[in-house]
Amino acid sequence: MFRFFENLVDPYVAYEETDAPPRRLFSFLRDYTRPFRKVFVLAMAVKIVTALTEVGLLWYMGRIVDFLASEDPRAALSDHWIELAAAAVFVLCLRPFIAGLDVALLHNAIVPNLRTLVSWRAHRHILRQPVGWFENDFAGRIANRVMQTPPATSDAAFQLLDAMAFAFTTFLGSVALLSAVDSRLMVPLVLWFLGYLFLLRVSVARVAPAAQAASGARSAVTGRIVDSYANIHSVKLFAHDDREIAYAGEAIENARTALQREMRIITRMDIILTALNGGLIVGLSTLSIWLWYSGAASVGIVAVATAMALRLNNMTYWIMWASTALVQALGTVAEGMETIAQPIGLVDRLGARDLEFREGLIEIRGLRHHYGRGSGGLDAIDLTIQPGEKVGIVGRSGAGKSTLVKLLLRFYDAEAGAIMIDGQDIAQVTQASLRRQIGMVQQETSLLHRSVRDNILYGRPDATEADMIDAAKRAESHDFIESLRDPAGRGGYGAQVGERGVKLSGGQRQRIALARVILKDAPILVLDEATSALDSEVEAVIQNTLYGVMEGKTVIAIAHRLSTIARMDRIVVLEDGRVAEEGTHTQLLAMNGLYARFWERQSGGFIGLEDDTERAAE
Ligand SMILES: Nc1ncnc2c1ncn2[C@@H]1O[C@H](COP(=O)(O)OP(=O)(O)OP(=O)(O)O)[C@@H](O)[C@H]1O
Repeated sequence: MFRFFENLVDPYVAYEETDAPPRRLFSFLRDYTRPFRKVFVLAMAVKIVTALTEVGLLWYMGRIVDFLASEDPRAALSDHWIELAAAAVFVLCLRPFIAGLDVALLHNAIVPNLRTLVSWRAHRHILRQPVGWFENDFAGRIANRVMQTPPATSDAAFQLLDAMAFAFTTFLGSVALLSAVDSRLMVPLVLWFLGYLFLLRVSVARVAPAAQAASGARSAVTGRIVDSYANIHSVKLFAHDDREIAYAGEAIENARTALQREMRIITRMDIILTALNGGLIVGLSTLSIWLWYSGAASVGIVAVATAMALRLNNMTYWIMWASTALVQALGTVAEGMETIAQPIGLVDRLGARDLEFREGLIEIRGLRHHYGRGSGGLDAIDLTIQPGEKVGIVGRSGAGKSTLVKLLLRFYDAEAGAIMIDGQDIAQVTQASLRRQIGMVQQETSLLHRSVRDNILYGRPDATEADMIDAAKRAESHDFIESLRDPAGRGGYGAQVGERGVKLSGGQRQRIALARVILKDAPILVLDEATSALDSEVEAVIQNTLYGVMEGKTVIAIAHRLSTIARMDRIVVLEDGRVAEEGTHTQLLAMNGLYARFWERQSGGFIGLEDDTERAAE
């Protein structure tokens, strides 16, 4: 039976992905809940029937009181035993059936599927954001918003369909019931309802921003805490546990203050509501007793009116709680939308075609990128890299080497200028096709918390086991992989590497990353300090492998250790985001410029700190 309800909506149903999701709360919700429309209508209809059933029971209670009071006991029972039995059957069988349908629609069809749909779509949307977008926020905060928006969306739908629909129908039913007896009974009910609506309106208007602020403060807490955990090595290295605690403590305190503000509004609301309900109980009971006293109403009516006042009284707390929960949920969704509903920062152009790789000619024209700051980054770079050419890039720290590579990969759109591959502007082709043609090994290699096999296969998921092992062997990693064993007893290629590869040495991580790129076998190769984590013995072996891997490819290799790029066809020296010198190793030495100075300072070492010190003194 549950399966039927659980399968009423498919949360993974195909949908049109948009680059710019609606930025207004209700349009956003309408968009996400579109597949649920029919189920929502059904749930609403069943809820109305449920509420009417409850009002009907109240009415029937009044009827019982009336015939018990007006007839002698024997006659009352013999006259009414059939309807009493029917009422009993209704309460025992039909009412549980309707209530069952009601909760099954809400709990089994809507809540789990709506949560799943929102998580699924939100995560898909976020993953399409460019690298720069992630660099501008805490990973923890992004994750928190992706995690708290789905339950908040389903809570909002639940409260709307559950409490709101029920309350509204009950109120209308009560008005209808009392007006049928005596229209004067409607007066306290309508007055109370108007007061209640006013209170709800005022409270909701106050709770909404408070709830959004509280939710934002919670996300900030997660952001800070996750940042500490993610950088636990630095925290411990500098023995800054206390600072980190204080840093998180500040956000935790902000969250407390925000929650206190929200809770004060709720407490105030509760107190006013109790007073308002008191007015309803006293008003309705007094009026019905007066009507009975003046002969206009029966004892049954007094019983119904009083029971109704008590029932509405109980219900209002629930409704107030539900409306607060609804508003809190909407506040959380609104806060989540600050992340989830952001337009995709870097999209494929309309009608973009796949990059057609021919020979690997890279032309960089007037390339400028300052990360939106007006300075730093790259400044007017012109560079042509011939097909199959191997180019080394050197320069001081901050000269713009990594920026150049990030722009080549289109992690950012350049602020000015263009990069062409085989005559095609990379801004005009699809990002996926561009990145398929580029293999990259980075200085800071982070591996996924999966098995070694999965990490290497990331380069080419459809590769065979033999190809994968071959790539590992070429990257000098087969032997150490064979000896790996994780805490769960999985060994070799099946061993889990730990989050970001922390259970491996830096050199081992770099070799696995290299194997991944060897397996990918893309025609353009980017090496960003690809061997920086290796000891000199392994590096010598890997360098030979790398020269083999570079065969027939266009290569851009960034290095601080000049010995690793001295054999390149050409070396480009970057300085302050511009090309300062270029030529072969020998030509550059003969020029006696920047490169020659770097080389002189390096006895097999790095571009030294002294350069920066010297420069600062200039
Ligand atoms: N995401 C970013 N947002 C803003 N500025 C950035 C960003 N990344 C780099 N920069 C700035 O751009 C300039 C060039 O940085 P880049 O990382 O390209 O230098 P680099 O030559 O690769 O340095 P290194 O050798 O230290 O890796 C620096 O001034 C840096 O502060």
